[in-house]
Amino acid sequence: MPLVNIKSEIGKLQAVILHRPGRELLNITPEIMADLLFDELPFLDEAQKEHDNFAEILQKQGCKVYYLEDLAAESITDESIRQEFIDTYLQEADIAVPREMHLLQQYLYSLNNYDLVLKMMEGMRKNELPLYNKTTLVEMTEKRSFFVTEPMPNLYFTRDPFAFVGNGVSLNHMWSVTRRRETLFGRMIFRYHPLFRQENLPLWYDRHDGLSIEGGDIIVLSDKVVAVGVSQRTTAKGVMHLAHNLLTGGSGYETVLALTIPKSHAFMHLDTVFTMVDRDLFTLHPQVDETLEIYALTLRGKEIHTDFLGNDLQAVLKRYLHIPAVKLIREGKGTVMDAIREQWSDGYNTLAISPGEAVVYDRNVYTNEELDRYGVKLHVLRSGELSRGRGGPRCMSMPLSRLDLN
Ligand SMILES: NC(=[NH2+])NCCC[C@H](N)C(=O)O
Repeated sequence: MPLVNIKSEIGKLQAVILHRPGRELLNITPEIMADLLFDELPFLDEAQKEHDNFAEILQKQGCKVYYLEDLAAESITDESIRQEFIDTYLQEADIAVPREMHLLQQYLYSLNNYDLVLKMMEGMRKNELPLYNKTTLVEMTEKRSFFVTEPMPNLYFTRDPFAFVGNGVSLNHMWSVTRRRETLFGRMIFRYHPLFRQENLPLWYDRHDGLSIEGGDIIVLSDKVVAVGVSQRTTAKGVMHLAHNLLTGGSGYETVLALTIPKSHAFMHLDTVFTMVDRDLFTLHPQVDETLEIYALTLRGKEIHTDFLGNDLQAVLKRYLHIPAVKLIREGKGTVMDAIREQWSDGYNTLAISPGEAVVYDRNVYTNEELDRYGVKLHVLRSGELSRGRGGPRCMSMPLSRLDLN
């Protein structure tokens, strides 16, 4: 089987990319928290324990776990790659003072490959930089700015910066400034890592392409159909570009379904309100009805053709997945209010590890009861700290390979 093989959301999970939350979480401060897309400050030690537990659950099911930080460090196989990595990182690091840039560059060059990658992820505080002192007006007046370059605390949501579809990858252009730099790690890995170098992975999107698109919006429904959210994070233009590359690029995909969802922080990506759990079973948050419109993008001749399909998702899924009936988990036996509370902590963000078997957070009691009632085998993850970053098991994983469904 090829290294990259994602032709569904539910085929038995064979290999996945995770990132163990690191010291970047210690660089979130109340002042910059909103810009970093966090609502609270997580407790790192506990977040790491919960995350290790997540990795263990996957490994016990026979899934190979790759860590983003290891892959990125292993991609640096010679000095010119190391230079390219550091240079690109510095160009994108938004450093105001040239001298700071120079000191950071020297510091990064002194690190081994693994520490280099971790440091890039973690961000650099001014007081950590050897020889740092304040000499310019910017440095003297910005008393409360602690960083030479800011951290990337959302990296543990590996779902978003890139997304494997079929035998290729969408290397995304992210919506927020804070997350846009994350895709550099993907770029280095897909170009230079010994595992990927030979593969010549087709790129269905590139990090500097047009408008934003994020992996949380990309749901691989089958080997012919991909659903993509038009959301806070993913623009309609981004979907059109991805659709063009997928449908004309020999991916084997025939239809991209575009689903409009509310543009809000709570609903940032399609996978916060809609996931696939089994061949005929999906979660779907009730509030999605307020904005849902479904469009099908297909190829006619050389042009992408767009059809409006209405807003009956059940009917659309039946038709495109060729199944007689579709069950939707909409809310637990609590009220809609409980569904809203649990959606905020990613109750709907299930990660299927094989058909009818999913990883979920422990805190979403009502949603989990409902999944259980539908016969889903649940692997329940402690979620006190991980959930503070506003992402669940699906967001925290990027499947690299799944067994094909028969
Ligand atoms: N696929 C997802 N739903 N990812 C959740 C990402 C959460 C992250 N704090 C962000 O706002 O980007």
